[in-house]
Amino acid sequence: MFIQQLERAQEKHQSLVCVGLDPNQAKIDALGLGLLDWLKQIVDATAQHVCAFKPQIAYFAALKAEAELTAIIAYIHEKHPDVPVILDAKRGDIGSTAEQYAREAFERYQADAVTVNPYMGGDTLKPYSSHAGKGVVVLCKTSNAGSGELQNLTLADGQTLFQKVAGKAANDWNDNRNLLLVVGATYPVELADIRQIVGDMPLLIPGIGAQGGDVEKTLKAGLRADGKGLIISSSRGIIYAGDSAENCAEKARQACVELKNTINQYRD
Ligand SMILES: O=c1ccn([C@@H]2O[C@H](COP(=O)(O)O)[C@@H](O)[C@H]2O)c(=O)[nH]1
Repeated sequence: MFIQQLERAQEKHQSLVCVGLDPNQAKIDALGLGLLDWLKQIVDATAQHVCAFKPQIAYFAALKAEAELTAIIAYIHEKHPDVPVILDAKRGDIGSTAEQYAREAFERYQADAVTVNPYMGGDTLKPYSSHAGKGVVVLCKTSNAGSGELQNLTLADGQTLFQKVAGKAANDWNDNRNLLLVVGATYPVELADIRQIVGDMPLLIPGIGAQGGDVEKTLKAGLRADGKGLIISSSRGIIYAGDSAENCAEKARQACVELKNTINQYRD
């Protein structure tokens, strides 16, 4: 089960950090490294300090690097089997097509969890959540500046759209107890609200690092009483901390450890 695997990794590595794998060809070329070599170096340098890895599929697809995506997920499973992989794909479509997206994530890429868009309704989430051992991470309140344009709209019953998504995820869509939510670190007030609505449900939190989310506010708003319940993701702030083939892995490790330690200050 993804959520148990995640919490075991959080316990073992004493970390809520998730490293996002968002390969940018120009930056990797500047290091003089091949894509898969660079990915392996970043993974090996940070694996002991994370609770998950999160490759973003668009970065790989844009580079026609699906083979490297397959290879790095297989590599993580082989070399770091205690660290689950969340495929950030943000898929959403009618059920019959969603079944194919679920097969893509869980069978083709062997991801442990996938991000999905709930905009088309609960029936479109079932093809993912019916894979009972896998995690389904539903967009709720995203980190981008324009997220409020739709997600903060007030509905006829007085709830905002993101509150409605949180309530449905907690109460209506979670038959297999394998749903999680995405909530941006850039919105700590909304994060506290969502935590009240969903109880103990784990939350994936992008927006720390390059997007400027505040660690202390995030932890105060979203941490569970047991010191878990959050997966705090950073991509650019960690994977591009270095600037040469020689230092990129060590600098990524240092940035990852620094984030882990900063987070852990607020978990005691
Ligand atoms: O609301 C969201 C949902 C997903 N993301 C993804 O997370 C990373 C963020 O990268 P950083 O370099 O740490 O800013 C990226 O893959 C996004 O697609 C998000 O940012 N916000």
